[in-house]
Formats: sequence, structure tokens, C-alpha cells
Amino acid sequence: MALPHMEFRAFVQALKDDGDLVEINEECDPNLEVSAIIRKVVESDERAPLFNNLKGQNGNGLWRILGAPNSLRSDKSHRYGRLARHLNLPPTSTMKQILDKMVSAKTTAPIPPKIVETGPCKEFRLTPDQFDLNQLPSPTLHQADGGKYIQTYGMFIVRSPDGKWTNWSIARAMVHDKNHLVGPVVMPQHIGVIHNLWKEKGQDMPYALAFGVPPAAIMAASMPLPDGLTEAEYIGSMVNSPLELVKCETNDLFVPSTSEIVFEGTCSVTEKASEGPFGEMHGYVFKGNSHLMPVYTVNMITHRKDPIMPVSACGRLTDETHTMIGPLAAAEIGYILKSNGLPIKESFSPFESQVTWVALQVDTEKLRAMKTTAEAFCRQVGDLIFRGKPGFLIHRLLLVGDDINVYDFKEVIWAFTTRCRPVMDEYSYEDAPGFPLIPYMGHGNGPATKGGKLVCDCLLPVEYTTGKDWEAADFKESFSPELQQKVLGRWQAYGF
Ligand SMILES: Cc1cc2c3c(c1C)C(C)(C)C[C@@H](CCc1ccccc1)N3c1c(nc(O)[nH]c1=O)N2C[C@H](O)[C@H](O)[C@H](O)COP(=O)(O)O
Ligand SMILES: [K+]
Repeated sequence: MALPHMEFRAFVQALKDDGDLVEINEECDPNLEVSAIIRKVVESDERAPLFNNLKGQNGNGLWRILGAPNSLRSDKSHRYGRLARHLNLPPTSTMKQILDKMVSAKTTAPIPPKIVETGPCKEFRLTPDQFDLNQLPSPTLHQADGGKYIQTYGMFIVRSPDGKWTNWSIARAMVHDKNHLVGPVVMPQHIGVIHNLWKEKGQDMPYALAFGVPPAAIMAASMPLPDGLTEAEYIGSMVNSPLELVKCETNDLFVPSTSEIVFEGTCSVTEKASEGPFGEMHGYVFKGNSHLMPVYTVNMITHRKDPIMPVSACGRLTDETHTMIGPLAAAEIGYILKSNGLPIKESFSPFESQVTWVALQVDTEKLRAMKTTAEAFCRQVGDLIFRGKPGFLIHRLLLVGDDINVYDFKEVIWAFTTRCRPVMDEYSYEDAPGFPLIPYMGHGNGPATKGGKLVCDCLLPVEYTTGKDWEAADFKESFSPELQQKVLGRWQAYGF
């Protein structure tokens, strides 16, 4: 068996070996029971549930479900263990180490994938007369959802008509009928960009939807990598070995050969159907909130024996939409700012902001050398990020000093509430594209897709000129290291 980051089934085994898996062998109902269990799991950072026995499974085990594939572990020292296993990093890895790994491939040569003749994903083939997506265990994830959201952690594979750009991404999709899906295909997402290219040609867009792909691949699929970049090559250089891909049966796209399940077909550039509502990443299901979205035809299903369908039952903290979407966008945002010469050290999206914020740690010594003003610096940051794609889903950029650890929300919120004067220290972007999924946007008072963005300057004026002129009134900064050592050393002796 391959390494966990390169084959989904090996990844599931790694979770089991880590004691991070609960195998449920009693029959569970994909209509809400499965999702209720997953919701309970992710709201308490419990072990990932593997449902081996689902109502509606067919004779070849199509399909089982792994819930919470990339959520958190309760043990603080292994908090991000599931994310680390996606990247072949030690389970004790920090979020910084995980995000640095995701960015590492930007400075190494891409390693193209290797095409293989066949693979485990080809063990079984089903034509439309042999399956019904409503009879198979397609899960309903929230009682107010508009349909069975079968696709929440699979990977869409689409390619530009000229064949030059193959994009991998996660976008949701629900069952429309026995062999059709419907899901959002929106700008500025790359699946939307490529869909438009096919629309201009008047041709339906071929797609593949691979479930249970190499975990390293699904991480890159969830990251806003630059336009035109082919994730397969990026991942190859990130893991330093070529991904093995195999050709689809019904189109010229390629899928990871060890995928658990593969749907193949075309996404209509004309036909739409009602999609949603859906329990979103910000924690809400708005009744009746459905939209007309493109219809995907499923022309073929191929799969492994007893295949595992990964499912993200998203909503309130903490699931894959929080551990992946925000942090991966933050990683890309940090990279963009650094490669534009701005003095940024770390970049993270706090879960407690429902991943609508990104906190940016500033190297204030370099900042002072810039001899700039707060307004000029904040505008420089905001113009670069809020006018670009990675900043699309972020509505607050917080600039904090060297003493603030952006991976620790307690630090971030201390700086924000004490160093950023509301209004005066905030620079607004009412003309920037806005993220309609945030309730104050899509269900708020203003335009759903424009504005509502701020750069919040949590640097005190002295940090721009002469440097920090305070000591934190805390154990770490208000007492000499010697005294701290003495107190820590005698803690038990004192009687604590
Ligand atoms: C990890 C994850 C990521 C997403 C999504 C999901 C998960 C678990 C859900 C559970 C399927 C929920 C949903 C979150 C809603 C969302 C919409 C638009 C942007 C971000 C999030 N979803 C996406 C969704 N994007 C949609 O366009 N469409 C989607 O449906 N994403 C985010 C998406 O994968 C990232 O933005 C990637 O950068 C997209 O790749 P790209 O930059 O276009 O090459
Ligand atoms: K992507």
C-alpha cells in the first residue's frame, strides 16, 4: 500500500493506526443519521467515523462513508494530525508547518503526473442503466438542505478547451435525479472560469469527479493556486513524486488511479436546475435559499471494491471548510504579499472568525525601514488582496505586530481589541468583490457580492516609527527570565 498522503485507503488505515478512527458496522441511514453523527464528531473534535454498513449500499459495497476526513483531533499535541497525515507530515505538526508545506511547491520545479494504463479505481464500471444516485447511499446532511449532498469532499477535474490548463478543485454538488447532479459553478472559482470558456465555445464541459483521491491532492484542490496552474504538477513537486493518473472511460480527462470512486460526464453550459439550500461553512441553512445552477450528467461510475466516499458535513466549527478553506487561502495570501516585497511573516485564518478573517504578522523592523504611513501600508495590503481571487472569501485583514502569534486566536483578538481603533484604524473596501455566502452579505442589508471588507490596522503608531514602547502586563513580559525560571521551578514547592 502507498503512503497515506498518496492513497486515500492508506490514509484511512493511517487514521486507524493513529487511533483516530471509529468503525461503525451497524447499519446507518445516509438520510441524516450519518450526518448527525459526523456533526457530533466535528463539534467535539472526536475520531473520524467510518460507516461500513449503509442503507442502500449495492452488492459491491458501493459505497461506505468516511466522515470528518480533515477535521481536528481533541488531543492538543496532535490537534492537526489529520491534516498532517494528508501531507505525510508528523501528526504533531503545527498549522504553520502544514501551511508552509502547502506553499513549498511554489519554489520548486513542477513534477508532471505519470500516466498509467489502469488502477484500482477501474475495478468496477457502471453505466447509467446500472445505477440510481437516489437508491445509492447519497447522504442528506442537514434537514433543511434542498437535496442529497453527495459531493462535499470529492475533487472536480476540468480542463480548458485548449487543453493547456487542468484545474482540480472542491465544489459541492447534490443529487438532481438518478444520473444527474447539480452544483454551484461560480466566479471567480477556476471551475467557473473554465466553465465559461466551454460556454463561449457552445460546448458542454467534460468533467470527472473523483472521490477518495490522494490526500495531498485534495489539499491542493482546496487551495486558491494561481490561474492556469495545473494542480497535478504542483502536488507532484510538493510530495516530490509524480502522481499516477489514469484516463477516464468516456472523456480525455485523467483521474488519480487509486481514487475510491469516479463519476465521469459533462457539465451543461445551458441547462440549469434548482440547487440548495445547503448548510454552509458559516453555520447557517437559510430556508428556501436555492439558486439555478448548472446540471452535471453522470455518464459512468467506476470504483474500487467496497469504496469509501469521504463526506464533509459542514456548518459550525470545526470541519473541513474551516481547517482548509480559510487557512489555505491565508497561505496563498501570505505568499502573494511576501512575493510583492511586503514585510509579512505569518498568515492565518482564525477558526473563531468562521474563517472570514486573515491575521497577518508584520515584521515591524522592516516596516519601520519602509518609512511609510499606516494608511499607505494598509492600502498596499488591501489593494493586493481584496482585488484578487484568494482574497475573495476573506472580509477582514488584520495587521498585527511581531509579538502576536497569528495561529493563537487569544493573541489575535487581544491585539485587535486593544490596538485597532474602530473606524479610524480601519480601511474599507466597499468596491471589492464580496463573498455572498457570509450571512451579512447574502442575507444582509447591502449588496450581496460587493464590499463589506476592511483592512484593520492592529499596529500601534509607534510600531511604524520607533518600535514597541510597552511591556505586556503578563508573566512572560513583566518579570525577568530568572524570576520566571525561579517561579516555574518552585511551582509545586509553593503548593500549586
Ligand atoms: C474544503 C472545501 C472547499 C470548498 C467547499 C467545501 C469544502 C469541504 C464544501 C463542503 C463542499 C462546501 C463548499 C463551501 C462554499 C464555498 C463556495 C465558494 C467559495 C468557497 C467556499 N465548497 C465549495 C468550494 N468552492 C466552491 O466554488 N464551491 C463550493 O461549494 N470550496 C472552496 C474551494 O475548494 C477553494 O476555494 C479552492 O481554492 C477552489 O479551487 P480553485 O482556486 O478554483 O482552483
Ligand atoms: K485548487
